Amino acid sequence: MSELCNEKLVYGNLVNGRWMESASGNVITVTSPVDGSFIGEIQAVSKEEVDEVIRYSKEGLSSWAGVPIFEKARILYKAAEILEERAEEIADILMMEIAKDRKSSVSEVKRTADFLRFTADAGKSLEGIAVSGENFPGGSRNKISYVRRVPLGTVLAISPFNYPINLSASKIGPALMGGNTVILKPATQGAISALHLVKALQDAGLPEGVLQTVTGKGSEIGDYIVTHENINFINFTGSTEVGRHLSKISCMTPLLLELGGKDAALVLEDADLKYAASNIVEGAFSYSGQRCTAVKRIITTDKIADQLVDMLKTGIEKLAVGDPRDNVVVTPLIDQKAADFAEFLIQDAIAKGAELIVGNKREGNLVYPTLLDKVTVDMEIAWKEPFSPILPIIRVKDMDEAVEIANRSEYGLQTSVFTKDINKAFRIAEKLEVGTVQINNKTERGPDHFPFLGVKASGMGTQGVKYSIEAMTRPKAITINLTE
Ligand SMILES: NC(=O)C1=CN([C@@H]2O[C@H](COP(=O)(O)OP(=O)(O)OC[C@H]3O[C@@H](n4cnc5c(N)ncnc54)[C@H](OP(=O)(O)O)[C@@H]3O)[C@@H](O)[C@H]2O)C=CC1
Ligand SMILES: O=C(O)[C@H](O)COP(=O)(O)O
Repeated sequence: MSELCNEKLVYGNLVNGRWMESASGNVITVTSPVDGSFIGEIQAVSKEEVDEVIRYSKEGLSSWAGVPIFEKARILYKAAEILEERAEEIADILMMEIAKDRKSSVSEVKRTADFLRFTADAGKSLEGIAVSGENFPGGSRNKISYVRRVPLGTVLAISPFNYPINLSASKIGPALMGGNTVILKPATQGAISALHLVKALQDAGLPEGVLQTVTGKGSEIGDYIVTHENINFINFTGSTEVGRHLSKISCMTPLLLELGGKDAALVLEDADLKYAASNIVEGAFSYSGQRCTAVKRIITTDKIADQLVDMLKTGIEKLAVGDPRDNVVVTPLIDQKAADFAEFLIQDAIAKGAELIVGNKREGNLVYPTLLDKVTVDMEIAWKEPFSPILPIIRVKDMDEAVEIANRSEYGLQTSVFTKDINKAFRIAEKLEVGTVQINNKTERGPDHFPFLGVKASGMGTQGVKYSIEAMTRPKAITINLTE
């Protein structure tokens, strides 16, 4: 197989510079969550093939680490250009493979091109430092340490279904600029989109063995790759359940984990309610709520709740729902299981007394945007990550209680605070147990050079261009001792 896929849309894996089918003959058929249509077939690699890929990665390491940084950057700039040229073609695949609406699909590809350029720039500005021994008591100017960052080795990048291009590139780009070789294990649903990203990087001139892929069900080959002795770093984005499992089995291999969330929007009584409502609707329902950073609960007080609910309802009723190829916001969920879970959360809340404002309608795996008011802490939707278009409102007596409920979640990704009083916003922000607090904006990851991290069950370590390069490199000190 010389190219990414053959005429029957059977996709290979990039192995040491060549697109290869698995010798086992095992493939996985990827169908569309939109209409069940055939998207393609991907390889289910065997353990022996995983060993082979890891061996090539190890072999490629010293030559890639030795490539000058400006040359590494040149390849990423070129890949960004290729991605932009192919944006429409790749967006078409994204739309059908993961049911992402057209506008968001195109924007994911273009955002990734920007990400690669910014990463190349950041990599170029990495500099070593020299530290003089004389700064520490008893030290001397004759002792000088030259400290620079060196690669960790082979990075295993594991990406989720919801941003197959961007969340693969956000691992691959910084790992490569840091001098590592990379093996990508994309989510099975989303793998075909991710392989197109890899093809763009290959076409940009990456040497053989520097970036390779392994496709196959995470539940079948995941543990084997993760525990392989020649994997030096694991960069994972996905569910807390899988993340916890990986952190248990990975032994001494360092990990970066970006996991689930239950981001809250705290709306204070002095907030610009119209702005907050429209901003929250966007944050909660874009890509049908299938974003780790989606607004997943509103916490507010009785005094403004009715007014806020009316505005939210108006915004939600305007959302276009349906086929991602049309100009819509809410599209079918990734699979029936996800829709079943959404339905369970809605029914559980209604049965326990939540007030249904809008939604609670389902056609197959298409779940209509749903707003639930008067949600209480005994309901599953108060705590579970729905990963679907459901927005619960929890009413509290004051902001102390709001902060307490926000912090009671097992997750700690982001929280929004809507208020016109910056002093109050700051004081509340200081109390929130999350990686990032957004003041007067929905929770969101971008722009992609900001630090992005979750605390508690939301993750471990920090992403974001410069932070990701740092996470996937380590300092190496060479100490010179002058004798005269
Ligand atoms: N904090 C953050 O930055 C983000 C977090 N997320 C979170 O991701 C979740 C949704 O993504 P989803 O794809 O469903 O997540 P999953 O955890 O189901 O899967 C993520 C990746 O892990 C793989 N995987 C599964 N089991 C193993 C294993 N034993 N060893 C190695 N890899 C494995 C999957 O492969 P396969 O597909 O083959 O099963 C996939 O590539 C949500 O919880 C969301 O909040 C999403 C985006 C951003
Ligand atoms: O997986 C996700 O949810 C993404 O990290 C979200 O990115 P965004 O908040 O910038 O859209």
